[in-house]
Amino acid sequence: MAPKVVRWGILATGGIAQTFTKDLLVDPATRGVHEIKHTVVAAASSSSASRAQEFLKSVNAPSSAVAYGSYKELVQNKDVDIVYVATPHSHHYQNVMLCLDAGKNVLCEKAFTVNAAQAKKLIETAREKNLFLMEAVWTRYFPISIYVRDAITSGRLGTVTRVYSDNSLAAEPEKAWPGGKSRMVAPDLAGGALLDMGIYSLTWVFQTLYTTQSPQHRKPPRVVSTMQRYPETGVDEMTTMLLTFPRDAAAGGDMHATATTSFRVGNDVDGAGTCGPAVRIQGTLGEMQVWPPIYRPTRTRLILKDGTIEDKNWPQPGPGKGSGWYNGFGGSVNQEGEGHGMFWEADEAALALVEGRKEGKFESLDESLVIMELMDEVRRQNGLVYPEKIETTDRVEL
Ligand SMILES: NC(=O)C1=CN([C@@H]2O[C@H](COP(=O)(O)OP(=O)(O)OC[C@H]3O[C@@H](n4cnc5c(N)ncnc54)[C@H](OP(=O)(O)O)[C@@H]3O)[C@@H](O)[C@H]2O)C=CC1
Ligand SMILES: O=C1OC[C@@H](O)[C@H](O)[C@H]1O
Repeated sequence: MAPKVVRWGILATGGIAQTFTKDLLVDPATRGVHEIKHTVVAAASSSSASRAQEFLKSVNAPSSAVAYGSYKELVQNKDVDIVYVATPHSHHYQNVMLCLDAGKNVLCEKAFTVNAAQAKKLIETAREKNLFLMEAVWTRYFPISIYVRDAITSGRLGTVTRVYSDNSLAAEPEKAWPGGKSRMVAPDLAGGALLDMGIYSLTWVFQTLYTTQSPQHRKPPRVVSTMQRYPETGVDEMTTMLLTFPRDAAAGGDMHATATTSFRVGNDVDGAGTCGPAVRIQGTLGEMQVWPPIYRPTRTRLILKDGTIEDKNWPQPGPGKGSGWYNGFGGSVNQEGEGHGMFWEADEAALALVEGRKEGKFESLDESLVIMELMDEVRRQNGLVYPEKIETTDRVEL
């Protein structure tokens, strides 16, 4: 059967929008996906149509793609099947609501929203309108994540009981984001380590200790946490969370996790993995290790008590020549011929549309909500509040 073509609209033209769209236009057949193809029919910039036009050119979009100077125009385009929302997290709630109101399916960048109340409202609205909605936690859709989850559900690790997970940058924030205006540290843009980087530490904890449980056995964790503030803007620059996932004694008892994140110190100081793994998943039969960066990991090691050591590398497939490794600092270049890896989540969203599913396969909307609730609680424990205009569930212009 001929692949079904899914038509994307791109909302915002910043760093990740560019990386995502380049990946989107890599032929899915190059990674063994034959049911769907992607095309870009429109892009919008909040600043000008010419910026959107430049964006479309820079990603090599089809010449028929339309450039808009406002997000409102984009969501009115009848040819758009699904919108990819790539604004800062402060804006996700308002932008996704705009799409849903216009009847559009949505793939929204992480962190899903600023708080759980916003996420809940988006989920309710998508369900009422029977639209597809997914948080774009791209890592969950990688083959490496599927392999790690399978090692758990198949019992290879025994009863999994503890996870350590860190996603940190080892940067100098004052030099990386001078003036405090960057979305990484600006309160108005929901800056801070927890929402930007900590979400990946939590992703590895959740996809190993929560997603792998059968839905009727999944229980939200308790959390105790501490935060250090970034002096210049007051958002968190380091957050440490201790989590307890309740589990019946007969199934192995409670599971524990440590999830950490920092802008200033990290688990990959040389960017070459010399510090060792940044995720360790421990079961009664052994340990699975994942090397940083854990948002785009390419290396695992399985160590079992029976003496097994299984090392694996997970390069992203191509061709992705020039697709542009973007790391949140303005970008650098990925391995020649590799894609970035954002196409896996795009494939999942497109497949869901074709199959009539309304959620992503590897992170339900309920799970996204549980994670938002957890991050709310961590912020509550540490008194981190963002400006009301980005915490509200009212419809406002930002
Ligand atoms: N999955 C991943 O690996 C990554 C995900 N992200 C996520 O993607 C989102 C965007 O991040 P990133 O692309 O790095 O951000 P950028 O700052 O590079 O781009 C954000 C874009 O959003 C639009 N925008 C609208 N309003 C504002 C505003 N008030 N201030 C700033 N930008 C605004 C702009 O596009 P325009 O002018 O066209 O409207 C801007 O270019 C974040 O939520 C982040 O967490 C980021 C990096 C990596
Ligand atoms: O999602 C992300 O992944 C890569 C990071 O460098 C970036 O800051 C973050 O937004």
